[in-house]
Amino acid sequence: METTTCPALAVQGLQVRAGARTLLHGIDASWPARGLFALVGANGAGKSTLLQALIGLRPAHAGEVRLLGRPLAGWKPRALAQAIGYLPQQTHSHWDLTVDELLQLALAPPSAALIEACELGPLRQRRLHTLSGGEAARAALARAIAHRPPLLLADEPAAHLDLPHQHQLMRLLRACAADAAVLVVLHDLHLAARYCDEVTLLAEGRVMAAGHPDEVLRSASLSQAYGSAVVRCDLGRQRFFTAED
Ligand SMILES: Nc1ncnc2c1ncn2[C@@H]1O[C@H](COP(=O)(O)OP(=O)(O)OP(=O)(O)O)[C@@H](O)[C@H]1O
Repeated sequence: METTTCPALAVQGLQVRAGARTLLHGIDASWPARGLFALVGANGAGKSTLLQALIGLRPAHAGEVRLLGRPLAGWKPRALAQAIGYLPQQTHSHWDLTVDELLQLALAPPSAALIEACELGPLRQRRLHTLSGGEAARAALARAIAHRPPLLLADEPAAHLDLPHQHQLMRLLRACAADAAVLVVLHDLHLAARYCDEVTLLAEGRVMAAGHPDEVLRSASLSQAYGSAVVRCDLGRQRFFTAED
């Protein structure tokens, strides 16, 4: 496989439209085969659209997407499903399955270690509609990564999690990133700075900055991207962010 020499995920000149509106304006970006990579930016910047376009859930109107060195159009659906783990922003199930039944839909049986890492043991017989948002998010994550895909794309996986579970999630994603490219949409810039190898900052459907978190997550570029003053506070090795009044 070309995974060691090519980027695992790459887009060139990627343009996505919805009707007359252009959502992504010719994005050039790539991510290597291993590592944890954040996609950040204001609401509506195009983060979900980019994730969806990367795996073919949104058609590209121009440009190219390559996964593991191969153009997206050249992938057979089964091989694509095996290569990708995708955790969408909304993980509602149409059927009121139990957690165990949901996990049976995974492409491989989740390991005992994964069940434990996601704290799903006591929840296995529970129906999805009875779970809290955070519990449901952990079940959805276990399903998405059970087959250990080389590419994992997760859209705001920390959104429903309490503080300790957010950090537990990021450690789990870091563990996945030891042998996969993990691209994750985050609104919490502290999590991006603390756990991610690289950050891509999107603004109005364009890449405003990409690279090491310390370089990308600067007050000036964040304020420009979010359209309001963002202040970064460095406390030792940790970076915290807040919005100015
Ligand atoms: N089908 C559509 N028709 C028209 N506009 C759309 C469509 N889908 C998305 N958009 C618009 O495209 C822009 C980017 O949406 P996207 O969901 O990618 O943003 P996002 O960065 O993920 O935002 P958020 O942080 O709020 O989840 C938004 O302004 C959204 O309203």
